[in-house]
Amino acid sequence: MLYGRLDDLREQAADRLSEALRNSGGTQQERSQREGTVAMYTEQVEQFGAVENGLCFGRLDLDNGERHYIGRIGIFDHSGDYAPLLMDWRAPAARPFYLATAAAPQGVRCRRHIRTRHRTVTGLDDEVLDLTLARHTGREELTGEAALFAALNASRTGRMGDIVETIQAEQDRVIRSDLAGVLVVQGGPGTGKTAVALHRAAYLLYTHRQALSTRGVLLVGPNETFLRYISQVLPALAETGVLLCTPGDLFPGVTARRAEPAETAEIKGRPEMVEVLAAAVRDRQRVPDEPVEIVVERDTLLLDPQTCAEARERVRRADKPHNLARPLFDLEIIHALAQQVAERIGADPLGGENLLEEADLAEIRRELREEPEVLAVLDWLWPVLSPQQLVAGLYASDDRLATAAPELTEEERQLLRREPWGGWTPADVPLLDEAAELLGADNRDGQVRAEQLRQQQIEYAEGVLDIAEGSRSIDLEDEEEGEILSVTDLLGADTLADRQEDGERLTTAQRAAADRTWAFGHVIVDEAQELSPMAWRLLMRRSPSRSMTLVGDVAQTGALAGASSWQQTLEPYVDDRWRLEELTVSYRTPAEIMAVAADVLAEIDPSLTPPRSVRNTGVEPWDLRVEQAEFAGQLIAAVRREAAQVGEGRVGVIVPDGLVDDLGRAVTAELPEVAVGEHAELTSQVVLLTVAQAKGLEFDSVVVVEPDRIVAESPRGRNDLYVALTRATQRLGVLRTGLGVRYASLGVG
Ligand SMILES: Nc1ncnc2c1ncn2[C@@H]1O[C@H](COP(=O)(O)OP(=O)(O)OP(=O)(O)O)[C@@H](O)[C@H]1O
Repeated sequence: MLYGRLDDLREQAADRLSEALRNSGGTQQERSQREGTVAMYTEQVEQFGAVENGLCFGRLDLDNGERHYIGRIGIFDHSGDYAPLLMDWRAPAARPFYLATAAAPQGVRCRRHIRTRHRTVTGLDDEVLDLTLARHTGREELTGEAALFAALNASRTGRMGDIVETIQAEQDRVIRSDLAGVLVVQGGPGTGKTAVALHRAAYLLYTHRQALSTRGVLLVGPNETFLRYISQVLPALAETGVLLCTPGDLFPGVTARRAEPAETAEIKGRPEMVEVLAAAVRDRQRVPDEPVEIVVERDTLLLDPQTCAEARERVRRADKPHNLARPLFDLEIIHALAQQVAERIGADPLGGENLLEEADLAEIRRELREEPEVLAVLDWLWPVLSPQQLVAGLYASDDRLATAAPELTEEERQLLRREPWGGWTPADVPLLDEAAELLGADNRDGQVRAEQLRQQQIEYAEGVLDIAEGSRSIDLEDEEEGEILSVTDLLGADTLADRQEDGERLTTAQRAAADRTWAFGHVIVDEAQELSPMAWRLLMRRSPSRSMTLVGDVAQTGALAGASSWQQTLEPYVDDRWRLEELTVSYRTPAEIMAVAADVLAEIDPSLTPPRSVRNTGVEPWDLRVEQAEFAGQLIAAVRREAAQVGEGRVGVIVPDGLVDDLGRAVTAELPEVAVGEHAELTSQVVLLTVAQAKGLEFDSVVVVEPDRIVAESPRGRNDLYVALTRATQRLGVLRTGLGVRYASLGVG
């Protein structure tokens, strides 16, 4: 019955989408309305497709005899009195499904978890919320224990799934926390921070649709691999209006993927870079050492350093961004040059007042303003700059670096030194953003942006056409070929993109992605501990309302410029007006593995406590020491063993940065199916990656290679090892050469 309704709804939305796409012409307003309709039905068709699996997963039997079915979306009975057939998990009335316990049943008599495969029910778990009947398991704080353990013990697929069926009470509190203000979610590895952040996005969009649909939600994750890992969670939650970005994507027009030493990134992340950039801008506002000669119509005018210095001083006092102040500087210099011309041609031979009138002077100024020589000098004295020109120009010159960053040591300046080609790094992005603030709007990149927008429109249009095509009724596909024209026969992506050339008709996420000054309705940051002070400045600009959810773990900070305290990080922006929620239970990491990680955590900071594991697997981690000469062979053997152990599941091999190329080559020579490299496909059965790439991910089995080297590679190496050791859901192994650091729980030392 529910799936019947879902089919009806999907068919209806697809028909309306096709109809809207077939129409063309009309007034600007009609076209605009039509594009709005297309966007709405596109989203609906996507949503109805995304909730197909596990549409209904729960039932609440209430004390008053009512019965509610809980599912991924809300569905009403259109044939009768619009009675609710399925309640959206985000609706307030669905909340007892996640919170009710035998001790506090909230009017619930029985909670049922329903497992389905495709459209068939494959299992039911009933929990009777009655203290006298309840089994005492010692884990009474868990809701839907059987369903939860089934989810946790399932093989990993390389893509994160949603947890709507088994959200736990402490997670539910975070997901449904108020929209306003800054919420920090601190939790150890595997406590569900990422899952909670994504479900919170879905919840907020559902609950505050009006407020958020126009401003959008920004979700920042640590890298592209991670974004791919989580990419299916939101569509499966029937929410598509969230912009997913890495910190390297936050400056429109730039995709920062270049690598650089951690020490360089650390310098770029320091708050002192604000002053360095401001000084770099001032450095581009020149005063010549000698008078500058300007030849205008065979006449030579002289611009002396003092005139330039005074003009610069007056313009600086106006306190405008550099590019916006340029017209003021032009006025000053042109005025001075016009005075010179006037003195020459308007001087009274009898020594009286200048013979030129104000109108003559105005004409002289107008002519000077069009003189190429004058323009060239103005461009040299006060050049209009793009953020890219300013930052690249700074890195490319020892002199500019020395002038702008006298507080840095020579060695630190050399770390910043770089030729102006080869692309941007993620740590450059906040500097570009800061530069854009200091410089003010420069529309010369408008063309680039227009082209990017058009590209996005084409991609969007292709998506719409795919959806329209994919949702064509089966009956239609059975008709004889050629007899029925589909929307895609009538309309190409190019034409559809042309129809929405006006920015008004882009989706909120697309418009936000192209606009540096966009103010998001809510900003969510995952692995927030990794962001530098400069990156926080950028994000705070994107969130003037300070409605934010920041999830992370200060014990896992790998970046040298990253956070070690939330208070310190947030103080400059919200003082102490932020709220903290802590997640304390690790759903990913079994107790046997957490014991190993706990030793490393104690070395990071003895006052930190690891999260409590929700389960044991009975499988102890292994620790193998081998000779250097046989290392690669032993690693390959270990990978084979682990792959056989996990069957359908996934194996992650986490290696030190310095070994990733060599070991990647050695392993793939024997096992070509192993995925390696920056864009390693996570759905492969075995993936070999560095700690930075593994951040936020998980595998059924993990082999950590040369832990001592991981520790030695960075001042935050212990944090990195902690991250590496906590990626496994079932099995952990450590392979090393030396004796090195020993951990009691590995049975060594
Ligand atoms: N309530 C839940 N029901 C089922 N699975 C859950 C639940 N909470 C968390 N998980 C699972 O536990 C695993 C860890 O979750 P997640 O990646 O969100 O943790 P995390 O806190 O972000 O970890 P890390 O800090 O290590 O990146 C995921 O597979 C997630 O689906």
